[in-house]
Amino acid sequence: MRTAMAKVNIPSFKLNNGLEIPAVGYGTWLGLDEKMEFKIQDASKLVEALSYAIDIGYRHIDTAHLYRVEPEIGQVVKKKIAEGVVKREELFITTKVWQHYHREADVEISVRASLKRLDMDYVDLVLIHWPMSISQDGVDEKIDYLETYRGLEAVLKKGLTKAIGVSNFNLEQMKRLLANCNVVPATNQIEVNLNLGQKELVEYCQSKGVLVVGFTTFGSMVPSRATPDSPEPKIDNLTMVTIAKKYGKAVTQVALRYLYQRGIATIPKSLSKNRVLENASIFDFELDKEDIAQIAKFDNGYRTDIPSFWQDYSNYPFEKIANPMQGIPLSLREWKNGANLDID
Ligand SMILES: NC(=O)C1=CN([C@@H]2O[C@H](COP(=O)(O)OP(=O)(O)OC[C@H]3O[C@@H](n4cnc5c(N)ncnc54)[C@H](OP(=O)(O)O)[C@@H]3O)[C@@H](O)[C@H]2O)C=CC1
Ligand SMILES: O=C1CO[C@H](CO)[C@@H](O)[C@@H]1O
Repeated sequence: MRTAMAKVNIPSFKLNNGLEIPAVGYGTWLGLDEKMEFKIQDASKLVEALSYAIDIGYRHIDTAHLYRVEPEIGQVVKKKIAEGVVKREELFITTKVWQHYHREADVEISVRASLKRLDMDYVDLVLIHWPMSISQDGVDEKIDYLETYRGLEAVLKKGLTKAIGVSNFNLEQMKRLLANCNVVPATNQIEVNLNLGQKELVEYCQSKGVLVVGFTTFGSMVPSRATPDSPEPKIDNLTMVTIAKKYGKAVTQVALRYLYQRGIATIPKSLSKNRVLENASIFDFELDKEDIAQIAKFDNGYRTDIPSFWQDYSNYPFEKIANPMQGIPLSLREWKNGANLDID
């Protein structure tokens, strides 16, 4: 007898243009290997895990030119549509414009190239990946992100995407953008997790109708990211384990649920089917006030994803650190040089 496939029912948040975005989506950054090369060898695992994610009910796929997996995503989506599992209009596809394509006219070139790789007529959301603009050979191009955003507004007008937004913008950058744009960004995609609560930025975005989408939402909690120096909570943290047990959930599910209750959409990445299922199974319990207060105490401003090798570039959004290479995992140290991206 065949066992029925698990299904998850993922609710949505409403964007400021009326579109709905699932509260949990599927992240597709595969990371870098020890040689600082993109882990493209994992693309077949991604195909399998993403196919499963769509089968069980994921509808938001978060990707980027940078991730080099748009062709694989396009293939999976095409197959799932052909199998009758999903219709294109039921999916929400996000991609991002990389730093080499920040001139107004280059934005459309970048988006059209993403569409070609994805084999789609439109995406649902395009983001400026980072506020800095950097040439292929690593030069700080100093292009104002307001120019890049005008490029996105043009792309929206042409129907290549249904919504536009930004990523990794800090509070001042959001304020300046909102004071100078014609279309309010639908989202700001930022790192947010139990250590990095981003209270002020999240509240500002939410007060202006900009949905916060959180990335690296497990922070350094998961074994693959934890280092001896990274702060609590790790996955075996007693407070978190006690809270998780109370709801019959995993610590990682509590972390995602906490963000959901803050009105933040998430895009956890996993290549393991069990974890893909687990990460979306967070809508059948509610954290109470006491637990929320306990969890909030872990917010200490610790950032997991610090590309400090860019910290001297114009519009770098985070605080500079004294030794830019300190604390950067080996696999990220040379990432800056490995990030060069051609259009094809
Ligand atoms: N806009 C931006 O600049 C950025 C955007 N992103 C986007 O956000 C997505 C998510 O962020 P990411 O940095 O990948 O980090 P996540 O916080 O999603 O963590 C991913 C890691 O956690 C592991 N993991 C996933 N689920 C579980 C679980 N339930 N229990 C234990 N371990 C788990 C994964 O391993 P395994 O695969 O083995 O399960 C993987 O190593 C990215 O894939 C990307 O789409 C990410 C960074 C920056
Ligand atoms: O999107 C991304 C994927 O992860 C990288 C490293 O953690 C980020 O810096 C990048 O912006």
